[in-house]
Amino acid sequence: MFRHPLRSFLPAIAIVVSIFSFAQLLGGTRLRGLSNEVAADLAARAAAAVVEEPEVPEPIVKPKRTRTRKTTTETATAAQDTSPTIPAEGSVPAEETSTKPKAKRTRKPKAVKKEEDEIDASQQSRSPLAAEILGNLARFPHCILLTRVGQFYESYFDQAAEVAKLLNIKLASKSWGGKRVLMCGFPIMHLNKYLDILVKQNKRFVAICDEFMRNPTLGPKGGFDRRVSRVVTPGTLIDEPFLNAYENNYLVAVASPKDEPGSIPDGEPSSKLGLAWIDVSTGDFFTKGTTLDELRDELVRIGPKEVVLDRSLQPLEQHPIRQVISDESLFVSYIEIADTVDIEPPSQDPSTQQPSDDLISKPESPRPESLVQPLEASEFSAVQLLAAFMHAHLLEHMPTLISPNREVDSGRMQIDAHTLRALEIRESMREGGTAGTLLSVVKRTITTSGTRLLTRWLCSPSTSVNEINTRQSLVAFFKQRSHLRADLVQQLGNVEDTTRIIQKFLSGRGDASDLLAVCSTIGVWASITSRIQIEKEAEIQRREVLGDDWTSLNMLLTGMCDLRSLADSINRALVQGDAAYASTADVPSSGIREGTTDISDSDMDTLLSSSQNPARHVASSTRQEWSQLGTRILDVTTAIYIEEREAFEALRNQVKSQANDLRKNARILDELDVTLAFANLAEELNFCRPVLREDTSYAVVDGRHPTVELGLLTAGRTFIPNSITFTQNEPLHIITGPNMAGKSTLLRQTALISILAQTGSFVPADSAEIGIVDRVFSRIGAKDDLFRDRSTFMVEMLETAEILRRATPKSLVIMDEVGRGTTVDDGLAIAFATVHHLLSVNKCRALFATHFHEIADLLGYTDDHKGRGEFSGISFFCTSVDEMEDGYFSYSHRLTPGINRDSHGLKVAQLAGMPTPVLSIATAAMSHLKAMKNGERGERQNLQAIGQMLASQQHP
Ligand SMILES: Nc1ncnc2c1ncn2[C@@H]1O[C@H](COP(=O)(O)OP(=O)(O)OP(=O)(O)O)[C@@H](O)[C@H]1O
Repeated sequence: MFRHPLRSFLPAIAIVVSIFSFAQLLGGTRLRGLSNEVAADLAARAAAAVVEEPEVPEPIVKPKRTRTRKTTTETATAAQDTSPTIPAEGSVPAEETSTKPKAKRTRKPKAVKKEEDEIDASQQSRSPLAAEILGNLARFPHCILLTRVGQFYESYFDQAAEVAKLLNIKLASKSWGGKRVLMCGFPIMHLNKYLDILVKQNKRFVAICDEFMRNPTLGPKGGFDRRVSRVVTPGTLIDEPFLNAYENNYLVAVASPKDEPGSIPDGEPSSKLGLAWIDVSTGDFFTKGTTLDELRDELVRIGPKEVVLDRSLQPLEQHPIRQVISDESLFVSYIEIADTVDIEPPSQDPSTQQPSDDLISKPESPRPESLVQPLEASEFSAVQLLAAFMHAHLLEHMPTLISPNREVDSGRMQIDAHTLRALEIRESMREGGTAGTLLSVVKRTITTSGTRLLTRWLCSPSTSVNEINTRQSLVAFFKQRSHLRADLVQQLGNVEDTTRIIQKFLSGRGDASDLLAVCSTIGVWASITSRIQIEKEAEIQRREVLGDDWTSLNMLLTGMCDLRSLADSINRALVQGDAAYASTADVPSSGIREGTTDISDSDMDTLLSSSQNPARHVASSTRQEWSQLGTRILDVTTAIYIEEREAFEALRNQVKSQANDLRKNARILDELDVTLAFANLAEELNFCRPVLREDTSYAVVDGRHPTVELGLLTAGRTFIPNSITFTQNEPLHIITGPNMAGKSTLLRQTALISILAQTGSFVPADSAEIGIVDRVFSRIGAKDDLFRDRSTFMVEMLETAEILRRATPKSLVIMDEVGRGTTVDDGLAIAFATVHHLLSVNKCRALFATHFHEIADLLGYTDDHKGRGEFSGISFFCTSVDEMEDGYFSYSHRLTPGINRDSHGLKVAQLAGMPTPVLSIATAAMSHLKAMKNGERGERQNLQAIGQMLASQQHP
């Protein structure tokens, strides 16, 4: 830490100050059991009291002003064992969770209480705390207000009842201005625990009113002020310990392109909308232009913790934007841009751009000017809305907004909302957790920020062959060099979450331990680059020439900035191992406390008891001298503190000024982490490198489903691989087969392989050649949505309609059992029409699994397992059941050309333990039904004729 020459005397100084200031102020109250933090706080307050100036806020409740500070101490001490009936300003509120023993209530004689009430009444008009609280409640009417009073955060008036209930803490009351006022509170060290409950769990806004030194140059002597420095909302968390570091915590604004603030976007599906989203804790900031039609997909992909809309939408519950947000159960907030002055959009200067999400192929990031496209009007509105919300809530912790990363549809594969869920890319459908998801299977990243990047890539794969190839080259490079891979993975374990730390500095929060983290990470970056350099030199020595496969890594690393001088500055100022000391910008009252935390309880006790020991009791004149000495020492302490603070501030500014370079290096390391992870994955699970093309081909030989395969492996079973080939002339496959024979698995694996390939990963197959997919759509399984008056069949139809409207010739569609939720005739008719539309209108690659084997006849099924005439682009494949003579059977899971007209549903019923009488009746019924169908000779031929006739007709 800052090694000011006098710092080593601080413990002694603090002790002396504590003893002689406190002993007098507390009237000999014993401090036994006082925590360091409390003791240190009291030291600062007591120190302030020694030189108390007239503007120090007056007490509200206590009748005798001279006892105010003493009351603080008494009640704070009492926090260990009692809860006062009438808490005073700076006193212990009635926090006590159920785990704590019930506090004794000490009733005051009625006469005393009456007197207090009267005094309260007389003091009400000049009660600074009451005025502050009432003022803040009026300024932040939508928030729960937590006001710091000494070592506690307190809530007052009616709000206290709600807070006490939500936090399960005791509700008390105090007398203020002759009235009983409700109050509750908790010790400051529990703030994060309770913010988690209020903000994350209950989605409440919390305005935090902290204490700050009135004049930092005077230190605590100058007294303290209170002000709301931040409103914590679900989308504006900065470095709260309850944040999941492996996930982004996004705040997203949705706006219409209208220039006028407050204009209501029209409800047309094609109406343009702008999105701007930021993770306040990491600074990851993006914009995108979209349409109302695609809003749901975008929001589900981004997964925001909070959505910001213009206030004009608040009363319009039925507005389509509101509907999407409510359907997806997203938390929404409103703001008026007009309310907020001076909202500067982020700079368009490329030098202030944050690194793009695809550094390998664009190593010169920040992106060159030519690539920086101006924001659309709708995006600009969204940025304004987002900035307005951030200003209004982050207040003093508002970070500098750098230019956002602008997303464009053409650069990313679009995965619609249903598909993201159905393919379980990020979240599992069953428990909503991550077990069994694609992310959980492929995740080999070491760092938290690398994992966040991996998640973004998986949810938004690239559509640029160049970008994908560069990522794959890097994976191939590391796959071939296992020693280098292992060394780098080990070093990544020492990398701190730099983007998050930088953001702390940019929002005025970084402390000394964060400086140390920055410093050590710069060191790790240096050792990673030097390890790579060693590898390079060894290779040149061995082969006399550097392999072409170094190109991608060289490209990535050219973007690394040399930040050793920053590390040196930090190193010079800090001494490792003393990171507990932390300074803050505007010095909340905790600033000085931490400088005095060296006082141990036992030190205190020893010195206090020695001062109370009659044998060593100092004479009162000596006491006077010591007291003066204490005051002088305090002056020195303050001077030290101020110097340290200035030194710290200088370092902090240095980090801020190099924030862009730090951020860029961190992002490069994230990409290194992800590509190393892909290399490990390919090695461990035997994945192959796919070839990506700019066409609509798809040829995967012996592909596997990554998560099902892993599940089977752990159960000692083997996954049966299958091959799928789409060509331009045969883009659609119909899959039939028994229940439980692997149809859905095949559909999913086909989509997952293309997603993995376009993410830059290798894929679970023997070989793969894949034409770039612009959008993946799926219609797999469906749950009903009775809450929104939608039956299972309705949900199925909504999803199918969406796909048929939006799939393009470059899309990949997987559809499982469309039409199963209604009668066979209705279902078959819908399935047939859907296939026809996919083939003739969407013209996309599609896998269509069904139990309606009659569809094959409608599509003109021929002996070479293809459709006829209009349907010649359709190929038929099936799975089957291998039946043994002894009545046993097994699923082959192997895909073969053809059609399987037997669903073997009764076998699954038997496996599921259906009662024997039910099974025998079902078997008898089945044979009757088959006999009836066989009687209708010519049915198949009739269906074929109908199918061709329908396809050749013009339909509106
Ligand atoms: N290729 C495969 N190799 C080995 N086991 C497989 C394979 N495909 C699927 N399975 C196993 O079979 C189970 C059922 O697969 P799936 O759900 O894909 O069948 P389905 O044909 O879609 O069934 P249904 O028609 O009843 O929906 C899977 O959970 C998995 O355990």
